[in-house]
Amino acid sequence: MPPQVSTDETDELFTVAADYLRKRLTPELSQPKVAIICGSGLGGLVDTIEETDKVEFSYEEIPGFVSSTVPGHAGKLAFGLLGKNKMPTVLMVGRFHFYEGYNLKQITFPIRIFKLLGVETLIVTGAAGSLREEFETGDIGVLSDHISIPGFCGVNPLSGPNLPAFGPRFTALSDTYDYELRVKAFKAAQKLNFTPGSIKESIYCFAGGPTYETRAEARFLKSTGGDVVGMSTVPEIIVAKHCGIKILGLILVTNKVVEKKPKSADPMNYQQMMNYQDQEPVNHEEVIALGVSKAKDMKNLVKTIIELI
Ligand SMILES: O=P(O)(O)O[C@H]1O[C@H](CO)[C@@H](O)[C@H]1O
Ligand code: HPA
Repeated sequence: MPPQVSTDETDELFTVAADYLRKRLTPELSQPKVAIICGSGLGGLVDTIEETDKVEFSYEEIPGFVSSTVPGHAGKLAFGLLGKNKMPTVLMVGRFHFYEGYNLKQITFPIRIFKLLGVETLIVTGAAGSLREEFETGDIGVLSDHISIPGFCGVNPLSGPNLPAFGPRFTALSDTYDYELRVKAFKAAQKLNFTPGSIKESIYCFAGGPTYETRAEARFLKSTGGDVVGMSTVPEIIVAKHCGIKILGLILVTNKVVEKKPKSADPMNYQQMMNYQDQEPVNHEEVIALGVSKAKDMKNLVKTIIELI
């Protein structure tokens, strides 16, 4: 497992990175109020900001940022004004994942930069597999809670020395997902005439990846009370909560998690027992394709929510 404790040098880098960006932006763009993280296949969210006032930085050029290595994650930070209310916004077009070999400090580094720049609200988007019959592919989940499987084993972005300048040693997560923002998400969906039931409150299970779940793991996750499962989102959310940023999580259900049980309990009925194999395995290309096909809905939703803020 990669080390999770950063060096002092990395901690100083928060200020260096924030200054680097501030110096290259107009005063209006250098104080974003909203940050958006674009999940797999959802990079098109960057089109919600006007081309005319967009300023972009590749992750490679920003001090302290690591690189995006996953297909469907472009690897750039975009600043601009979003929606009718011209909200100063920063978008992470592509996120970092634990399974890329990065430690949780590296993955969550941008969140504290956003805090230093003045961000008050974080909208995290992502792709996830559905653990429930009633969550269809293409549905959108508004996160109401999460279960961090790595967290149970001590894998937490707040492990190691606390940074009191950002928040306390011990952080309560019981009210992580802002109620008012969740209400705004549903109001926005109603305004956009989304099919009733296609947007639902959801509990996100964070699994480390990069392997998708075995059938037994899927059944276990379902039994924990989770609705959807993905390999990201939670580390960024924990760090945002630690430093007092309001959080909205929006998840696109890109696939159903494979978990079918045998159709017959009769051990002599081989044909029915073999039905255990009747679902196709999930793959990342399918995840991205679904994201791209629903990009317009996600874009409209995020834009309308921001207009309600
Ligand atoms: O959470 P995002 O990055 O949106 O993507 C999800 O899709 C990828 C797997 O297909 C994993 O990265 C998983 O977390
Ligand atoms: N499992 C885990 N992460 C995912 C999935 C899945 O089925 N789909 C998209 N991200």
